[in-house]
Amino acid sequence: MESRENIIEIRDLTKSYGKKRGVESISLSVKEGDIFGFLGQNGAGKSTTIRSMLGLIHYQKGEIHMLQMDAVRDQKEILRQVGYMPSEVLFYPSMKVKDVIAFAARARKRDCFNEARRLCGIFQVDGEKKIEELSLGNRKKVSIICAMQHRPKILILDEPTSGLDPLMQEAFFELILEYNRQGTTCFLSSHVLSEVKSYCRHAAIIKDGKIVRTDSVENLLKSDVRCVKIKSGGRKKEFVYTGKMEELIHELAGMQVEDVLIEEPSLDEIFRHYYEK
Ligand SMILES: Nc1ncnc2c1ncn2[C@@H]1O[C@H](COP(=O)(O)OP(=O)(O)OP(=O)(O)O)[C@@H](O)[C@H]1O
Repeated sequence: MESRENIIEIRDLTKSYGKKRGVESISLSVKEGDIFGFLGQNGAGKSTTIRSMLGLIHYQKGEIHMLQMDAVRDQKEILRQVGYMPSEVLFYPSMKVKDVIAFAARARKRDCFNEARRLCGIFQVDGEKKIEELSLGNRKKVSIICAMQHRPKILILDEPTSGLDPLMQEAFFELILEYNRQGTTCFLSSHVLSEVKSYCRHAAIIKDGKIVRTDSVENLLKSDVRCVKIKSGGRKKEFVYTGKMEELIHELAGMQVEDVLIEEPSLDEIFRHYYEK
């Protein structure tokens, strides 16, 4: 795995919207075959990074390579080989679902009829319906189908599961794992830490337009951050600790501690820790 090539490589990406911060000096790489989670709160810079990767917005500084191609110069070819699902679903409301899906396939110059039909079955999407007749969750499914039907080399999904019910979320991740087994590299942005923990192998945390941590999900969970829960004077306290263990024990020894629990933090707690710094 580690010897594989970087299929996504971002170096020193800076994008500002006038005076407004977008992202600043972002560097990250994703190896071929990975499932990579991109974690951050609202406004952290996830969509700005993703749109830059696809050459959909102009950035002031940095270099991005996708599939060893330049994101700006080779944008057309990259878009053909990549599946992208934006965070907001924008289709012509009066178009039929099957026409939207066929249009997306034609844009890639591919016949995806069989795969599209299979995906419509899995997601229980009716091709004859018009977009305007669909709920937000069902529009999201159409967007997922458009991104996946041509079995892309890289799947880039911007908050794919928001708005999907739990059964559909499960079906979605089953598909992600299936495509990944067949060689697709997946990059997904999310707020939902449990799904990153369950399905991603590597992850980056973005805060205020900057990457604060990139690692394997395994290492993120194994980090030296500890979650400490104590009961003292009848009151419960809970905090995240990153210092030396002996100092913590020394500190606790001076307190009237009735109960103590020191455990590895969940991904939620690690995320919160970086956000509260
Ligand atoms: N078109 C735009 N014009 C001005 N500012 C923008 C624009 N798009 C994004 N921004 C700003 O850039 C920053 C990063 O936004 P971005 O949409 O990339 O965040 P995000 O992590 O994708 O958030 P969310 O989870 O809410 O989608 C925010 O401060 C946002 O207000």
